[in-house]
Amino acid sequence: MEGVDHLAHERNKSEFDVDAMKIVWAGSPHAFVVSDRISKLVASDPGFRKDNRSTLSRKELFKNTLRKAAYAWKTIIDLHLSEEEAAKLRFYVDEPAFTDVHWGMFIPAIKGQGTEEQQQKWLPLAYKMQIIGCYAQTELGHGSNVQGLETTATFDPQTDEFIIHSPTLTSSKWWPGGLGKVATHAIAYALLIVGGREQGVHGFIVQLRSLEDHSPLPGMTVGDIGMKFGNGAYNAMDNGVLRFDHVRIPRNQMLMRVSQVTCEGKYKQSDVPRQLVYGAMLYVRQTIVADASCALSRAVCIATRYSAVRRQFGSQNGGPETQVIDYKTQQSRLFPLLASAYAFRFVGEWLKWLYADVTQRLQANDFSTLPEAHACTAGLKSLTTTATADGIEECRKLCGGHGYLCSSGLPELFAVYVPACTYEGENTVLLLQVARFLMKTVSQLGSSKKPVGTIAYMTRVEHLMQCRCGVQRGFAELSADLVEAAVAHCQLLVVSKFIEKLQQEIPGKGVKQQLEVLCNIYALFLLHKHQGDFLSTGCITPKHAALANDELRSLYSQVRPNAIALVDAFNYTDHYLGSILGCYDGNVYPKLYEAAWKDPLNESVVPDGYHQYIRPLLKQEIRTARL
Ligand SMILES: CCCCCCCC/C=C\CCCCCCCCCCCCC/C=C/C(=O)SCCNC(=O)CCNC(=O)[C@H](O)C(C)(C)COP(=O)(O)OP(=O)(O)OC[C@H]1O[C@@H](n2cnc3c(N)ncnc32)[C@H](O)[C@@H]1OP(=O)(O)O
Ligand SMILES: Cc1cc2nc3c(=O)[nH]c(=O)nc-3n(C[C@H](O)[C@H](O)[C@H](O)COP(=O)(O)OP(=O)(O)OC[C@H]3O[C@@H](n4cnc5c(N)ncnc54)[C@H](O)[C@@H]3O)c2cc1C
Repeated sequence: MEGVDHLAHERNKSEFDVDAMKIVWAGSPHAFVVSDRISKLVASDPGFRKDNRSTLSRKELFKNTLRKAAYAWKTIIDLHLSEEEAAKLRFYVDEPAFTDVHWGMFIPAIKGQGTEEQQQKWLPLAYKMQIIGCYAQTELGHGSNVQGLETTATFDPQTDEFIIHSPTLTSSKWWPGGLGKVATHAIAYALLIVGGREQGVHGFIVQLRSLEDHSPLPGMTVGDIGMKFGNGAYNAMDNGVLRFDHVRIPRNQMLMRVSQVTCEGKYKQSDVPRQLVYGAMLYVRQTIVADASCALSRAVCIATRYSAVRRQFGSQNGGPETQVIDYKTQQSRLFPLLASAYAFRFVGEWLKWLYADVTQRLQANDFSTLPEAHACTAGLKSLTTTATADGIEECRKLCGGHGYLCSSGLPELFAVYVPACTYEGENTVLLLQVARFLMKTVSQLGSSKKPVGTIAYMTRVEHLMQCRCGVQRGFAELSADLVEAAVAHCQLLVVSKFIEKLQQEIPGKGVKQQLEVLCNIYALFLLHKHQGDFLSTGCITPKHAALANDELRSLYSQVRPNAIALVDAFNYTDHYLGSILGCYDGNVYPKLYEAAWKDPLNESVVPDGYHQYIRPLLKQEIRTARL
């Protein structure tokens, strides 16, 4: 039945303009055109094939990723792709690689923490990929506690150099992506020591490998840290270990926008806040929030299409069985995830705006919104990655047994995605940062400093005014509860940004109505999930809770006929989805059957090892067998 659209009847049911929704999802007509063109370019190019990934050994996978990265770079140059197009190319190639950390962390760190002079020297090299950088912050002994890093950078005024050294095993850099086998340079974070005094952790540009033959420079011990969770595509990334043995670098390779060391050995701090040392993390956390909607929507697209194809039970008079998407239980698990994907999309868009705004202000030496930007990026990174990782796993379960097959695309998606809950700030640690920000705000309520922006609502909450004194006391003791408060604050942000989105003009037949339904599902699902908290604090009555639940059921029924169209609006190619269960035409069973025969185990009918291990068992010859 090649060429037949098995989901056509579902698509015909939809009540809104899918093409208009595609533009809302992409962010603008221009963004849609770019995204659509690049996704097709990648899907049609055999150089970007990824369906054989799960059968490759680590070494083959890694080498293949090197090839893809070089091929992608050649494509970018040959086709004169813009920065926006190149980023889309990376997105649709869909393979973690050293290039992510080079573009996503190394370059932003130099831009945010380097002086003009340093930027002029290093950025052109990095932009042309004449040097490849990584971000070497985390150590074997410390990741979350950045101030606890043990690597030292001691200034030697005699030679005008820093001596970078790893004094202990636990000071070994451990985890940086790209470090293991590829990076030629690193932004290495180390405890600065000037004139015998410790001055806190700072970033340094350190060359790691020869630009001629790639061998590690003297004093560097460097390698890969080994296989990671799930045996999947994240093993294409060479997360690395690095030890420094009194490595000398010139003084001008300390990133000196925030603070400087003079040739006389004087430590000076600029007017800019020290927290700018954490600037690269602010940037990446914001991109991670934007990416969460992509990963979640991908899983939801697979689970929704498959739920419309899959039938179990309910045949009447020999007719077809019920599509599993029609079961209310399936809907109550799937549709809140669909709503979350849209909600995260819009809060991600808003966060991008917030980040651009704070960056502009920082450049003009206005640091007033930095704490809020930190709280928003940290909190939303934590909330969206936790929900997305859980959501991908839920989608796998929603696909029953077939969801466990690699060809469903869901196991690999989960394995690649789940470290987002840990990297760029462990999610609980980040929520504690939000809690700290909230408590600081509460303690200032009633003073002349009025909360503005995302915390302006606090003045309207009577209860907070009453508990403002003493909130800084007992923080550690109450931290588990404070983390819940931080989550609630972030959920409020997501809901309010969804509502703000709906206040804008949204063209296209029925598009706004669909988004309203999804927004209501998102908000009411949260209320339903946390109704205990709402009831115990008297924010709602049991009657409200029951009404909310009734309303949710009605909203699920409204989504049902539009479900396939709502996931079509993501505009994902079959190449990008990488899932037989989620394929556009819904022709799942023949494709699953065909794919099974391509597994290396099926290359021979009688398996390797039969004569050695199976036959001796069957023939009762196990005692004499050579095992
Ligand atoms: C094969 C295909 C190839 C295709 C190629 C094509 C070419 C490519 C072309 C284009 C491609 C583009 C691609 C881009 C991709 C981009 C994606 C990027 C992916 C990245 C992958 C991720 C890899 C992972 C990296 C990492 O994990 S790096 C390490 C991250 N580490 C952490 O996050 C550590 C967490 N810990 C902390 O952040 C802090 O230590 C802390 C928990 C905040 C505690 O800090 P500390 O100072 O000890 O304590 P406090 O006293 O609590 O804070 C002091 C003060 O500072 C404020 N603060 C803290 N953090 C910040 C901050 N970030 N910003 C601002 N302010 C901050 C805090 O609030 C306190 O303030 P107050 O004193 O005022 O309260
Ligand atoms: C795939 C991947 C890629 C990475 N890439 C890079 C990279 O490119 N560069 C780089 O520098 N690093 C990288 N990292 C490291 C990453 O940033 C750290 O692992 C992360 O910041 C968490 O730190 P940790 O491992 O020290 O966790 P820990 O802090 O040891 O966390 C362990 C547990 O302790 C809890 N905990 C810690 N502190 C507190 C606290 N104060 N209060 C309450 N609970 C606490 C946490 O919640 C967690 O449950 C990467 C990590 C991964 C997994």
